[in-house]
Amino acid sequence: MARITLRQLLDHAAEEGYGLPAYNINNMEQGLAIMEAAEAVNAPVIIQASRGARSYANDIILAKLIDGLAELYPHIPVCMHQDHGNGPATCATAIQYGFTSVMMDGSLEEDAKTPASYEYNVDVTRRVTEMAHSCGVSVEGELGVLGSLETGMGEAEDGHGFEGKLDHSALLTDPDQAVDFVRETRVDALAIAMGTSHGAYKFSRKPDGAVLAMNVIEEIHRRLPDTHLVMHGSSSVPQDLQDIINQYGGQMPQTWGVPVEEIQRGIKHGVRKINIDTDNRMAITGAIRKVLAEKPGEFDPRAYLKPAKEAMRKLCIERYQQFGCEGQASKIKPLSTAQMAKRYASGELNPQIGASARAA
Ligand SMILES: O=C(CO)COP(=O)(O)O
Ligand SMILES: O=C[C@H](O)COP(=O)(O)O
Ligand SMILES: [Zn+2]
Ligand SMILES: [Zn+2]
Repeated sequence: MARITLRQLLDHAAEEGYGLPAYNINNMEQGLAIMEAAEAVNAPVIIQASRGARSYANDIILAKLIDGLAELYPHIPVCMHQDHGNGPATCATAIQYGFTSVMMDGSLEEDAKTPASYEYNVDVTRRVTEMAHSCGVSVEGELGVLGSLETGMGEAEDGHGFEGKLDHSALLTDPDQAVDFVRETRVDALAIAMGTSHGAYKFSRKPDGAVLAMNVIEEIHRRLPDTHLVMHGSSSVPQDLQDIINQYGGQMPQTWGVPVEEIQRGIKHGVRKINIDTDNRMAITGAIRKVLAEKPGEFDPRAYLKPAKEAMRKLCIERYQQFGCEGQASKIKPLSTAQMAKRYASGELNPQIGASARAA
């Protein structure tokens, strides 16, 4: 079975200059779609589960589903990642269930709503990295709060994120603070805030630099060239998927996501993990709506879940290709978490923060 840690995957992506989409999972069809896509283009896999996904699918079912997927595709390295962990307990139980990577999202307090102080974020994230690294498991931290630079609003949409309004300074990661944060917490990957938000309604027009601050990524990468950066809320919300949903009875107001070319620009500046859930949700929903609209007499779930899986597979393949993952899976020899634990203990994986951070 080819489980792999996030750290090993992202180190490889940095060496080879590509980025990895991290797809959210809630059920078997999504898991199969991701693995079939990865197999088609020989891409390594990051599957992530939110707290909502873990309670929806049940931890035991989810853990065995991932085992099954890894067994079906033994030559595809699979990283199982906790998305938006809200505290040490969430991260610890994820590790118990075999996750090889956890996100400690200390940008918000444990309620996953209240913006946290910097001190709280450093303290809770550091505690999680100490615990996870001793198990050989990777940690993603987050600095800055995700939300819209157009409106200042957070994202009640998917139940994770602040509700209400924040000013720009809270919605943009501070590059100086990023250097301090990585040094203090020793995270393997850093999620940053620069105008993306979760869900479909990110921008009211095609985003420009005023609302999608890619320059923040470039600035952080200049100071932390060895730190793997993570873009959350990075669905592109493709027009054709909006159109299919609306053509078959949906009512999604016109909206814009993160253009793929902006993500590709990010990949040139240290972005190694790109979180995508909404695009897959839309691909699935469009396909299901189409079947049910065209065949109103249909009642076998397989009749709409199969096209749904196929639509998600197609989208996953596209992103693997666009982010440069094609052909990378077979180049990687996964290390076990026990081997990774030894590497952490030896200090060889400590953040490299050098002259560029001080000079910037
Ligand atoms: O960031 C995400 C999960 O952590 C997903 O973002 P999207 O809602 O843009 O797909
Ligand atoms: O965090 C964002 C992902 O889209 C997961 O969403 P969720 O919390 O509704 O499962
Ligand atoms: Zn969320
Ligand atoms: Zn996210």
